[in-house]
Amino acid sequence: MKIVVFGAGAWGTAIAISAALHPHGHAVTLWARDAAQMAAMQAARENARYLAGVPLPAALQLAAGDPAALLPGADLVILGTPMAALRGLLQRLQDCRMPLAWLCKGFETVQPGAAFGLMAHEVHAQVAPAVPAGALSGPSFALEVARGQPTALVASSAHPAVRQALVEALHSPQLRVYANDDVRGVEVGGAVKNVLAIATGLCDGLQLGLNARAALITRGLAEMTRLGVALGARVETFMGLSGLGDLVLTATGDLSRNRRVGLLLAQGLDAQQAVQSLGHVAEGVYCARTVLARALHVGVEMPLSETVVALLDGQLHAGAAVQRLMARDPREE
Ligand SMILES: NC(=O)c1ccc[n+]([C@@H]2O[C@H](COP(=O)([O-])OP(=O)(O)OC[C@H]3O[C@@H](n4cnc5c(N)ncnc54)[C@H](O)[C@@H]3O)[C@@H](O)[C@H]2O)c1
Ligand SMILES: O=P(O)(O)OC[C@H](O)CO
Repeated sequence: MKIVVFGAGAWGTAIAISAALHPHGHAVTLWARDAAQMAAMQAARENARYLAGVPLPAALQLAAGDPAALLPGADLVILGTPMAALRGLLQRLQDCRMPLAWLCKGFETVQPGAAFGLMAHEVHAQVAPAVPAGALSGPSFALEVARGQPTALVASSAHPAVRQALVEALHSPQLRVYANDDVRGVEVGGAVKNVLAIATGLCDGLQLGLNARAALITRGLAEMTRLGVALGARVETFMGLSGLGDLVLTATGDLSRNRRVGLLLAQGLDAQQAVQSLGHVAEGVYCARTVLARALHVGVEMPLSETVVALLDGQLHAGAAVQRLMARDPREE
């Protein structure tokens, strides 16, 4: 297959490496918006800024410039940029008629005139509905995928051809790719787990213990599922890789940027300082407010996400956030 990956951050680069090393011998091109970054990667054959220490396979092509120029002849297009860049990139690629998948996990911030922020598939329906598209998600730290460590992903789309293209492109002895058609469920899971990982990072940073962390993960899964079902997703999706699987990974794995934000908040940094010290995107910080607004819109209670928003907005300090959660009224599980 001929595969083009747009976005040369950690995850776009890891997926491009994985596809380039695939036993079927795909022809893979990785694109970055920054020509200087691409030139540096070309010279070093490494993405030193986002994925240091992992060599780029010799067969992986690097490109910059007009993204639409890379479309002719492609069999699969993968968008590896953060959520904030999705709308702009889809607009530039709206003539694409081959399968396309985004890797971003989040909700878009509210656009001017809109009542609430959108999920990726809703942005796609607005700006590029003729492009057959979907999401690639699941529990996956870029560094582990780039190193070829075993990982399982979910290829989610309403279009069988998109699911099939992702499986053909990426399923390998190192990477299992499961097909799924509940895009809403997959995208709610991918966005909300980032918000919850901030909460578990905080909990661990404050050394509240393993009981507290297990409680946060379990109650977090319940609130993620409530929101998803209210938005039209299937309950069982939240028990799978893109729900429980990604929540457990991100909430407990120290490679998670969102979890690290929580750890930094526990040290007394504010949200802006925490994000600056990371140097990578932490989608939970950007989408927590949107997730909460969307939940309010459909009448779903999300006390953990609400507490994370109050923390990020500086309305609560770390200790008070814990007290607020413990002070909730008793209820049925
Ligand atoms: N890193 C991971 O382990 C991982 C795993 C699964 C999913 N994701 C998701 O993938 C998405 C990207 O994450 P990442 O880890 O690669 O981020 P990153 O911080 O490593 O890199 C972000 C990349 O996007 C580029 N970018 C930013 N705005 C852009 C724009 N407007 N147009 C084009 N490029 C732009 C940056 O230059 C950079 O190359 C996020 O939504 C993240 O949640 C990441
Ligand atoms: O580093 P994070 O917190 O963005 O998480 C990365 C992936 O989404 C884990 O599946």
